[in-house]
Amino acid sequence: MGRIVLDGLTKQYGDVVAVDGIDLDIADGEFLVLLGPSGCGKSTLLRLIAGLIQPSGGRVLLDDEDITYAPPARRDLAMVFQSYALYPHLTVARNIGFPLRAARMPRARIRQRVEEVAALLELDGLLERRPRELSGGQRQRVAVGRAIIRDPRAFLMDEPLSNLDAKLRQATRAQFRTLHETLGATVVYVTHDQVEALSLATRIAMLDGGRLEQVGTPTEVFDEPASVFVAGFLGSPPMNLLPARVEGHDGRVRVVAQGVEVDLWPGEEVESRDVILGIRPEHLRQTDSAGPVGTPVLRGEVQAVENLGAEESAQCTVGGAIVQFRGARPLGLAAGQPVVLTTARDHIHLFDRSSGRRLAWQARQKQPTPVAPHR
Ligand SMILES: Nc1ncnc2c1ncn2[C@@H]1O[C@H](COP(=O)(O)OP(=O)(O)OP(=O)(O)O)[C@@H](O)[C@H]1O
Repeated sequence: MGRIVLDGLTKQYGDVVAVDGIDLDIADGEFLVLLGPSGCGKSTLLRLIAGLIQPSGGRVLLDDEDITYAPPARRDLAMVFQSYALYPHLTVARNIGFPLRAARMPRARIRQRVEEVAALLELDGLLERRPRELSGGQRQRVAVGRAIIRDPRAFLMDEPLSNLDAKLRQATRAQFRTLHETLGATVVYVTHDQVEALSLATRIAMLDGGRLEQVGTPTEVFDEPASVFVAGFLGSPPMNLLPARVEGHDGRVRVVAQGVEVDLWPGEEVESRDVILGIRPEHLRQTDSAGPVGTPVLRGEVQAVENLGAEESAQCTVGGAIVQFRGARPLGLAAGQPVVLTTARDHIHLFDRSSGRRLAWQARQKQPTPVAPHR
């Protein structure tokens, strides 16, 4: 078992609230990724769970046992660091077997466990080498092996791939995924890399300023971002976010801004409100006409076109805002050219301008209403 419950967990450093009243229930076997920009509190939160620092308030429960003030060694959690933290003078076998030697397990049994773990991580041929004789990826696997061999209730990983080059990152990511499926263990994983988060997580917890912005599956967080912050963090390039207004006139409720007209539904009965209109760059396409009633339209001018290999990305101005538009190469656009863009109504996101929170509108077809925040 390895269920971890965080209850109002808080960590303050003087005036800085690094972790601000986090409530989170991490189920046994979950791969939970803590995602957010630098300084949002990810590492502090992980270190609180590990017991490397003590909270200013709140509790940490492991399988219903309060471990808030238990020393790290008593928590039955294994931590994997970005820096690997291997013993340079010990062989791979002795590095992996270290926790079992510390626990005074019989030598033959340690050897057997080391061999099992090494086979799982494809390190079998490297057991007599020292860390300096290994590649970065192999060193990281040794660090993971040393964590696995303890058979802990959960793994805590702090940016474990960030010292690897892009190709190795991708390969190691795939190995981590397989490993999680094989072991079925709980993993809490810190990263600021959205690709890692989207590809590895069973759930993503998005942090901003020490608070949880959204917790959900990768699909939920990407397809229905709970706030402007989440929408602007995920995606490459991230979601276009344009200041606009919801208004009803001429028998239609629309989202309008300079150069923008997006039909929501027939009728005029709506309370006008300031919103942020969100559309992902990959959901825009060119059109040469306004199309049938209800087709969203963004009229602008191309500023620059960037070659991305298989695709191109065009930066356009729409009213006073910048809109990124991505599609298969060639887009057939050049700087200075007028452009009309459209999207499917399903791809329209609305956020309240003052709170930044998502507004639900598709399901209700009436007043856009705020989506309840995480807590
Ligand atoms: N020991 C400390 N003393 C004072 N402030 C700290 C300390 N550790 C962290 N902080 C502050 O707490 C906040 C959260 O830091 P934390 O390292 O958890 O962020 P992070 O999301 O892991 O960032 P990064 O991705 O850059 O590692 C930051 O404002 C940081 O400056």
